[in-house]
Amino acid sequence: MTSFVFVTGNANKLKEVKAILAAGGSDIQVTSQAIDVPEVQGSTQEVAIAKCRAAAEKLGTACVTEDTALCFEALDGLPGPYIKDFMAKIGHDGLNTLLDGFPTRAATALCTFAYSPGPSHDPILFEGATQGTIVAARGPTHFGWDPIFQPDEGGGKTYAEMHGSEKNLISHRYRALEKLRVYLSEQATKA
Ligand SMILES: O=c1nc[nH]c2c1ncn2[C@H]1C[C@H](O)[C@@H](COP(=O)(O)OP(=O)(O)OP(=O)(O)O)O1
Ligand SMILES: [Mg+2]
Repeated sequence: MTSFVFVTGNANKLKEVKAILAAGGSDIQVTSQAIDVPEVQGSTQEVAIAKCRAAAEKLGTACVTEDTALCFEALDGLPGPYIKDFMAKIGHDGLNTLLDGFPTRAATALCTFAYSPGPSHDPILFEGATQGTIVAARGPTHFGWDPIFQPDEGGGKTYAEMHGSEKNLISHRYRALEKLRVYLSEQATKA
């Protein structure tokens, strides 16, 4: 059996990670620790590596962190890893207004899991992406930008309008977590 410590302060992320693993019949056990680590600026990869490294140093053990970015095609990938601040300051309406006047409202939801084998090791990254469009908010508002992201594969629904099990089949998080799951199970068979 494989297990990992997921360092996150976000209860919705943890809930989805557990649901995705359970739906796939995985025996990976996830425990969580809400440790606050600095999130640097840079590419999504640089941000993910720095966060996981800092979490592993603080914890003193192997751990997993996750970063979610929302990348607008019209803005060359921004807000990207800074989406949390954008959401907090300008919200769903502001994110929509930001794109007014641009020829495309296409966006990519990008999830990056980082696995650190322990302090002083280099974290390994697992990325998953889902393409979609930024739309006026529709659906429940309990998880971040879910109401304004309409995935191309979602039958016209926003993430927020989908049942959790539906989102978890096509989401950026599902796709990245699947890669981490395969990696961890390969490591477990090697050991
Ligand atoms: O599937 C998602 N659907 C909608 N919104 C989402 C999703 N996943 C993350 N989000 C939001 C949370 C935060 O506003 C930002 C990512 O920032 P990010 O630093 O990765 O997350 P966080 O600080 O909440 O948790 P953590 O302690 O794991 O860093 O996008
Ligand atoms: Mg964060």
